[in-house]
Amino acid sequence: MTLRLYDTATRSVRDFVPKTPGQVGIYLCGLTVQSTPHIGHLRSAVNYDVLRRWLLHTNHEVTFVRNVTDVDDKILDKATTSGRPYWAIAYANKLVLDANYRDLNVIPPTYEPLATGHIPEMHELITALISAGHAYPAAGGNGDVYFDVPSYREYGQLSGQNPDDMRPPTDGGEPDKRDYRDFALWKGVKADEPTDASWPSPWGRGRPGWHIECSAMARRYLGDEFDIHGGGLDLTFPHHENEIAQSRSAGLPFARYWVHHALLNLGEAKMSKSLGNVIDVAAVQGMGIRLVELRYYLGTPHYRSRIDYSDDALREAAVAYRRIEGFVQRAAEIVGPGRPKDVPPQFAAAMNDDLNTSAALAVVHDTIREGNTALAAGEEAGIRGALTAVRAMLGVLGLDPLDAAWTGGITTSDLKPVVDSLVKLALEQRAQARARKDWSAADSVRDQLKNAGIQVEDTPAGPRWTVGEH
Ligand SMILES: Nc1ncnc2c1ncn2[C@@H]1O[C@H](COP(=O)(O)OP(=O)(O)OP(=O)(O)O)[C@@H](O)[C@H]1O
Ligand SMILES: [Zn+2]
Repeated sequence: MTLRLYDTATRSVRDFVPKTPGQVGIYLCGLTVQSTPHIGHLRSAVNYDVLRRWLLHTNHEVTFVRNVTDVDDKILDKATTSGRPYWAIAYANKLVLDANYRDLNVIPPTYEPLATGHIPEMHELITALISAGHAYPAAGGNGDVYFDVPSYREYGQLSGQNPDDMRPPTDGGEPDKRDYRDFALWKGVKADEPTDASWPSPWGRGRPGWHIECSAMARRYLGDEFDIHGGGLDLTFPHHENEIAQSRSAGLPFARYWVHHALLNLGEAKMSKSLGNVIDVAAVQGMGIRLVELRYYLGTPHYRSRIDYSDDALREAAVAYRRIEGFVQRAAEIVGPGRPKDVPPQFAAAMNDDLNTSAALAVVHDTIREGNTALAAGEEAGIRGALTAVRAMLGVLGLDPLDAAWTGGITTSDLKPVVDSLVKLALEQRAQARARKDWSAADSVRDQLKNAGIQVEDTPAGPRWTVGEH
């Protein structure tokens, strides 16, 4: 059974066949760190993390590259208005981004290139494009270099646009361009821009255009041809169209599959720093939602379905996750955490079907139903089977409640014997207090346990404790 993925370039679901069997190279457009991330950006990270985890689960070696754009117009505007260096702004935002990725259990990329660390690779590509007649330095001598769009006949194919239908800008456009569709590969430094944000080049001091960064960094880490290029649907045009035009015109085959995830909207529009309609991780935590629950909310709808953000839907997702978590914890208390390995075939079929996470989640729920029946009947083999299958499936989704990422490295089963003996001690004191008819001391022990979040239930086999309200 092979993975099938929707490829934007062919507008069809295709069998995914990696260039080298068993090895997959992926490039994902990362953030421009002009400000701290919002949960739309994190959807991108989580969707791609699920693809990566599924490839890993199905025994592929994955080289995963996600860049950071650490210099651009918006970062420079912030530098100018705040009086801080552009790199201080970029780095501070990147630190928050790193923490968010970690908090959402996103596996770190194999490589995470910064645009400013790859200027020579960009120069090499631009030089090749100029020699091949696909790019030209601006006639005005301002240091800009443009890609010559009409020179690339396939322009528009990825996004399904006819270049002839692209209208010229009404404000007259930029006079140095030969064609209004041309875009900048290199931007000559301007008088009012911070001087530390420009690099020497054969065309004068300047900085890279956004599109050339990704073509150069993908090539540096994944080679001239690689398997999957991704990003949000919003990047299809112009960013990815331009990346293809640059790389193909330089004679590189470039990406074999284009996988785009849908956006997370707030109100009528894409959640966006520029529009200001943003919610970040701190705001979500302020609502009493845990990060694992946020990941469930972002990662379980199909990656090609738009998410229309609402507080209620986020809260519902949290409740749904708590139910799943409750089963895992109850089952693990009885049979131990087990060793999650194989996923049920129906789950695999759903994931292979263009990562159909909602169908995959239905298999998680079915398995929990069976597990609950086994719990009610006290059938340990049934409990164990359901638990390991559920944990394996949740692991693929990055949502296993017993994963050290969510337990802070300490699992319930690690703590159980410790808490067991402490609770036992407290219950002995309660029994002794009762024996000497000291009711207030007995009640006090019970209340203190309750305040510590420990619920005690008297069962024929003796008292059983559970932590929390789940
Ligand atoms: N609301 C969103 N929902 C899903 N993905 C998003 C959203 N906003 C940005 N992304 C994705 O995050 C990645 C990094 O985006 P980038 O830094 O270019 O953001 P952006 O589009 O400039 O965001 P903003 O408009 O908030 O400034 C891209 O793959 C982009 O498609
Ligand atoms: Zn990119």
